Parts: sequence; C-alpha cells; structure tokens
Amino acid sequence: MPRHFAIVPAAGSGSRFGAEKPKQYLSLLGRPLIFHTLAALVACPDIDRVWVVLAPDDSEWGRYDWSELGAKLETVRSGGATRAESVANGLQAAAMVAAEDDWVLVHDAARPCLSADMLAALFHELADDPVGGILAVPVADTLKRADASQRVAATEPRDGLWQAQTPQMFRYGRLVEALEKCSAVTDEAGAIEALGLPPKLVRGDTTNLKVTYPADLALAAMILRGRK
Ligand SMILES: Nc1ccn([C@@H]2O[C@H](COP(=O)(O)OP(=O)(O)OP(=O)(O)O)[C@@H](O)[C@H]2O)c(=O)n1
Ligand SMILES: C[C@](O)(CO)[C@H](O)COP(=O)(O)O
Repeated sequence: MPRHFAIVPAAGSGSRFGAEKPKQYLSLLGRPLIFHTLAALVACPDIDRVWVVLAPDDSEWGRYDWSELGAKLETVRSGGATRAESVANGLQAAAMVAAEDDWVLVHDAARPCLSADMLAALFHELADDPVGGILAVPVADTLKRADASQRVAATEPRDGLWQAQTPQMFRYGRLVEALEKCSAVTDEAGAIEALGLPPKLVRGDTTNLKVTYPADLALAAMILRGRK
C-alpha cells in the first residue's frame, strides 16, 4: 500500500502581505498562522510524516514551541529562491523515507484553513487515479483582461476555468522527475502537466484560501473561528 507524506513550503517572505515578518508567522487566533496549516496535516491519520521547508536564514521558527504537533513533523532549512525550488528541496529531504509510488501532498504554509473534509475528498477522489490531482474551485467571477492603462481590453470566457489550490497530490517519484525537468512553474500540477499528464481537479472550497494580502488574514480568522 502506498503511504502518504506532506511537504509544506514555508520559505516565502510574504512580500505582498508586507508585514514585519513572513506572513506564515503572523498571529492567527493566538497561534502562528503556519501552526493551523501544520495541525490540519498532522491530524490526518493517513499522512505519515510532514516536512516543513524553512528558509535557511529563518529566525522565527525557533521562537515557538511546536511539540503539540507531535512526532510526524520534520523541519528542513533548505528553502530556495522560488516555491518550486523549496518544494524540490523538501522532496529531496524525504528521499530517505519515501518510495517512488508513495503519494506526496504539497500544501502551502499560507493556507491555514485546510479541513479534514477537504483532505478526505482529495484522498477519496485520487486513491485509484493514475496521475494525481489538486484541490481547486471553479472560477466564480467574470474575468477581464487589462490593457496597459488598466482599462478593460476584453472579457474572457470563464468556461472550464478553475482556481488551483493546495494540497496538490502526486506520486513521489513522478513529482521529483517533473520538478527536475520543469521548475518554471507556480504549482506542482504545472510540472506534471509539462510531462504531458492531466492532473485531476478535485472540487475544494473557497474557504481554503491562501493568505496573500492583509484582508485574507481576517478572513482566515473568521473561517477558523466559525469551525470551533
Ligand atoms: N521561495 C519560496 C517562495 C514561497 N514559498 C512558499 O510557497 C507558498 C505560497 O507562496 P506565496 O503565497 O506566494 O508566499 P510568499 O512567496 O511568501 O508571498 P509573496 O509572493 O507575496 O512574497 C508559501 O507557503 C510560501 O512560504 C517557499 O517555500 N519558498
Ligand atoms: C500553488 C498555489 O497555491 C496555487 O494557487 C499558488 O500558485 C502559490 O502561490 P504563488 O503566489 O503562485 O506563489
């Protein structure tokens, strides 16, 4: 039986958020934001181990006590210049443990509202899938293309368009190969697509938001509070 592992890239600086420290360490309901992200993953009985990939010069991780998250958690200080590099380095750290056919779930540190139901949907829909896939939601708004002066140049059809989320779940060996061949991607699915393979879109939920701008942090707090 293949096992399931998680990689959490957490080496970003949060430049769009613009806080005094990387957004993954900002306080969310009294805990660092990333605590909620990691707690959702370690609580999943089907996930054997979780690697969190920190920036080599991260000075925040050591300020907190993570013992509550248990023994599944491993940290590596090998974050790279891009998200894809951080993920590739996390996969390398998992090499001693993961086999080619094991599943890897890559999940953004900055998505703290991942729920057990979302993970269950991903596991259920991908269990027998030959490629793997991602959580995603259909685009709900009308899409406008801007011109250079920020006026509408065109209205784009949104049929068939989905917004990619994480976790993104693929076989360990194939994901390593995909990222070695194609690292100019903003998500793991992009690298798998570059191999000519079609990842499955598993319908997720807009509450699995990525904290990118300050308003997202308040939304995440509301979402998590509403679940208690
Ligand atoms: N070199 C990088 C860049 C990003 N990430 C991680 O990838 C996830 C998604 O990235 P994003 O939301 O873009 O985070 P930041 O890069 O921190 O944000 P920004 O682009 O605004 O600087 C985050 O968990 C982030 O920590 C990473 O591990 N290594
Ligand atoms: C992987 C991702 O979460 C999918 O939506 C997203 O692309 C990561 O954020 P970034 O801003 O592209 O780094």
